[in-house]
Formats: sequence, C-alpha cells, structure tokens
Amino acid sequence: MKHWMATIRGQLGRLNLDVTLESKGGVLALIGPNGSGKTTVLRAIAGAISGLDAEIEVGGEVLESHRKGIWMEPEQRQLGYVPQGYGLFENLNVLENVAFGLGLAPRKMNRKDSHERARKLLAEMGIAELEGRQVKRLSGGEKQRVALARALIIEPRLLLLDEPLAALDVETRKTTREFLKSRLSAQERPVLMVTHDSRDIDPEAHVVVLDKGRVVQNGTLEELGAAPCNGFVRAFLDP
Ligand SMILES: Nc1ncnc2c1ncn2[C@@H]1O[C@H](COP(=O)(O)OP(=O)(O)OP(=O)(O)O)[C@@H](O)[C@H]1O
Repeated sequence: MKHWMATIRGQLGRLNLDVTLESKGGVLALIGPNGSGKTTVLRAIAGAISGLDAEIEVGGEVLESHRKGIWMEPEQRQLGYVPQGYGLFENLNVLENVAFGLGLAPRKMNRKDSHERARKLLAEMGIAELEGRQVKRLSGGEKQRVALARALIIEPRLLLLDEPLAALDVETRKTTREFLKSRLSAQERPVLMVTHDSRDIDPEAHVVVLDKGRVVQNGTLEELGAAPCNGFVRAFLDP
C-alpha cells in the first residue's frame, strides 16, 4: 500500500484553507458541506492551483513543497484526476479520450501505441464496444467508466475522484457504484474521493470531514457515527 500526505494552506477568495490529509493507502473519502473546500483540495493536489503553502508527497515522491521550493507541473505529477462532470473532451471519441494522457510528457507515446493500450484497458473494463463512440452519445454511466479509464491509463500514483457518481440518475448510480467499488478494490492504488453520499463509502475507508477549509473530524463511518462532530456529519450518516 502506498503512503501519501498533503498539507494545503492558503487563502482563496473567502476560503481559508488549512488541511492535512494522510493515508497509508486504500480509499480516503473527503466529505463536508458545500463550499467547505473539497474540490479545492483535489485541484491543489492535482497542481491546478499555484501560490499555496503546500507540502504534497505520494509514495515517497515530493510533488510540491513550499518549504523546499519544489513545484511539479500537473502532468508530471502522474495523478488520475476525474473532475465533477468528468471533463471528457467532447470533440474526441472514447478511444482518443482514454489514450490522451499517454501522448503527453513524460511518456509521449505515439498514437498507435497509445491507442493499443487504451483498447486493452477498455476491454479490461468491459466497455470495449464504446471505443469509436462520440462523447456526446454516451450515457452518464458510460461517461463515468470512460473517465475512470482515462484517469487510470497513466497508472497514476493517486486517483482523485470528485463526486464520481453525482451526475448519474438513481438507477445508474447503483450499478456504477458497484462497478467503481470493484475497480477500486482490485488495485493497489490509493484513492482520494469526494462524495456527498455515505453509500459510496466502504466500512473500512477512512473519512475526513471538512468545514470552512478545516478538518473537523476523521475516522471510519462507524467512528464518525459514534460521536458526530456536527449536524452535517449527523445528516450525512442518516440522510
Ligand atoms: N480561485 C479561487 N478564487 C476565489 N475563491 C475561491 C477560489 N477557489 C476556491 N474558492 C472559494 O472556495 C470555496 C470552496 O469551494 P470548493 O469548490 O472547494 O467547495 P466544495 O467543498 O468542493 O463544495 P461543493 O460541495 O459545493 O462542491 C468556494 O465557495 C469559493 O468561495
């Protein structure tokens, strides 16, 4: 299992962020009310925000250190980031979307090789038949799987998922949740997942609760339930 940690401090508009996350691997779930800073934490780890006082280390590799003056560009961080709404390229088909990250530095793989690799991953994920499909012709559940494949293809050090099931209707959400759980437990890769739904979180996962840019509680769902620190946690556990 891979250890990772991130300390992120900074003022972003009205948000005063001061968060430390640490994990020995597996899924770390990040929860909190709207505007508490969850997406901002993910974007900071992904390298989308400069000028923060941040220390980010994954599997012994320093991605960013304000203290040591280290800043790795987003593509060098080799993180798999699935943003809210998935952020797929609408002008590319499924295969091109999934292969995209392999064509970038540091790999700079040629089109033929990257497409071959993408095809293999689509098959492994049970969605080989989608390869030539345009993104706008995909259902929500299919988009979610394609976005996950696109993030996984670079074998990321850490997988960042921002509300991976939020865009789906209730029925699709159920089947896609099972799919996501089986994909995530089948791999060694650590995951940081933002969610508003306790059903997305397995009993063994570590949960961190944010409020106004600060960590206010952490533990497993059961531990949170034993002494919820605020009304948000109470409502999250008993919707
Ligand atoms: N670059 C920025 N400039 C100004 N304000 C910012 C910036 N980035 C974040 N913020 C502030 O941080 C707040 C928190 O945003 P963020 O999207 O991280 O919250 P969240 O916890 O993910 O919320 P939600 O559950 O609604 O997705 C925003 O409401 C905004 O005020």
